[in-house]
Amino acid sequence: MTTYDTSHIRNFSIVAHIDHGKSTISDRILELTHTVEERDVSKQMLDTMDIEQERGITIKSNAVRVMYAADDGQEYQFNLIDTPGHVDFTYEVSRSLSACEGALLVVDATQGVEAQTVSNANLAMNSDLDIIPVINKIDLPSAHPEEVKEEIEEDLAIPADDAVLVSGKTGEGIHELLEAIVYLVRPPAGDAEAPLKALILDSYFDEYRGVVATVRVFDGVMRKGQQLRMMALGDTFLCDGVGCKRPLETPLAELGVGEVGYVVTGLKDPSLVKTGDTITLADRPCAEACPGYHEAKPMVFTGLFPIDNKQYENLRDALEKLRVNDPSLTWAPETSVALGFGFRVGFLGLLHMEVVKERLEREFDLDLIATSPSVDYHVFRTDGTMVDITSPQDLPDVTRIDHIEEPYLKAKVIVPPEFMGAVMQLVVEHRGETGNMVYLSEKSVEVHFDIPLAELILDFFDQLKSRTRGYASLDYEMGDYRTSDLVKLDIMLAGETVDALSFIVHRDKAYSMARGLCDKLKDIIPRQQFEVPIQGAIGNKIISRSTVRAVRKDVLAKCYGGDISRKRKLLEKQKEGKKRMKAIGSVEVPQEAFLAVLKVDDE
Ligand SMILES: Nc1nc2c(ncn2[C@@H]2O[C@H](COP(=O)(O)OP(=O)(O)OP(=O)(O)O)[C@@H](O)[C@H]2O)c(=O)[nH]1
Repeated sequence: MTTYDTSHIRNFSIVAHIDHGKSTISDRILELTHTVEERDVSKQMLDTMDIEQERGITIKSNAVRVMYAADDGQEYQFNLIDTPGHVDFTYEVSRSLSACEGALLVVDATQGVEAQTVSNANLAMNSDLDIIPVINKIDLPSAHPEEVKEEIEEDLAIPADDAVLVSGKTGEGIHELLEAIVYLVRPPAGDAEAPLKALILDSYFDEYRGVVATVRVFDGVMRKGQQLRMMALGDTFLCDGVGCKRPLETPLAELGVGEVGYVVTGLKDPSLVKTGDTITLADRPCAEACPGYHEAKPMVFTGLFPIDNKQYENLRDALEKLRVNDPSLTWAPETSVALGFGFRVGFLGLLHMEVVKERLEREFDLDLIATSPSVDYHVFRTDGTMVDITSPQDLPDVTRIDHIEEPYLKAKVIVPPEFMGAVMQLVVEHRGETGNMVYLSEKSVEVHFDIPLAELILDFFDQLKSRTRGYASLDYEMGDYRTSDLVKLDIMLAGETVDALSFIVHRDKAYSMARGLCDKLKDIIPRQQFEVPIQGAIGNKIISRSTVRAVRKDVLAKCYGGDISRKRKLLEKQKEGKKRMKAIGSVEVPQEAFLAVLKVDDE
């Protein structure tokens, strides 16, 4: 019987504002501990998804085990959990943190404390973690680590005397950081003799092995051959093996108390494995499940339609597969006259939506059209009943609507005082109501406000960033539902209403939005053989109009010399252009038309 001593285990996350250098520091840690050899550290080992590597952002959390031979002569097991930085993925951060005792809070020495530094530090403090401030990029001439230390103490109320100064680029200070982890992060507690209690942090589907779940063992031990049970969902399965990532999957005899690793469940149905659920022994369950996570609630909904309707079933399969490691994804079938069969999909935010769409297109080889994003409205009908709608097409006829309520957020922005005016103006322009203002220090003030979610998902975030030169940090939670004077704006192309272009807007903004959208669409929709009027309408009333003028599409006429290869090139170019188009009636409409509403400047 093995006795478990957890004193050599350290479980920690690395949290930071976007681009402050988490992934680079993780790579250096892997390198310095010889988890991977230097030549194998392909740029950013932990960002494994294509999109992550291309965009240089971390989307999914990732847990890697590292063995560290410390200066005290002992060998320590570090479980390092990389986390995403963008506000859309906050739920991933809190999920990772619940498996840790410590957090490295990385702050860029040239930028100082920023939006997500604040919110991630708060998440780490709420989870009662040992926090080590890490000031990165000290190799840069513009680094000012002493001021950054002061900011950490003033803005975050975290002591910064022990802050470790590092450069992820040159590797300077990484050794000191590894030592600091040994001394400043406490080892995990837990009862090795108690029945197994393991929290599911994440999972993915493998064709051969079924669902493979990343887990943190809080009590007991997990090994191959055990009969296990999912506590919330109730299903049992035979444990088909355990192991850890280094960073490739490495099988182990067992996962002991305090350890992080993976378990092969053999389950072929992804819906039986839920992130946040607790795994225990089937015949000797633990008394209480781990406190789960609060469910990530989708905030933004959009229609996703295959350009080729034959891909509908493939789209459904792809969504099923993605949900395994992205449990926040929800969907329901949707039909559009213009676009055919598709799904109404719920997302945590716009970046989440973009990432999912891109993954569907790349990993599953689908060509998709996304319609403009919407929120979840409560529509009260004249007969006294209420319906939830997330798609403008489902809005009942106006004569049957008594009133509509929309979701509001309770939001707060932290900015330097000189930007306070700009923030308040932005809030008012987006139908928000400002509330309290609290001075946190001389250099930062917290502005509270309530704002309709629908306004936030359009362009609020980008505008906030540009109007405060990137200094503002935004944080929000769901508030209440409030009655608003909302109308459905329809768009007609060549006299036909295109249902997939409709959206719900506040009456006061309907005219400027309609005008802006008609102008935008005029630029996006290519000239056709005939004239295409574009009209915006509320009910039967036309409120704006523009026209795409006709063109004679004889592109070959330009090739006087009869150069055949040039002709062929032109024809191919035309064909390529067509692939990304959808024929709506007789009009060819490119993909971006359906998201044009995001780009309309309605001021
Ligand atoms: N000069 C310098 N550049 C650094 C250092 N650390 C990271 N960088 C650069 O900063 C940029 C962002 O680094 P990442 O490691 O991708 O940042 P991240 O925090 O993981 O970003 P997300 O995953 O998007 O949240 C990259 O271009 C890095 O090359 C450093 O110590 N010095």
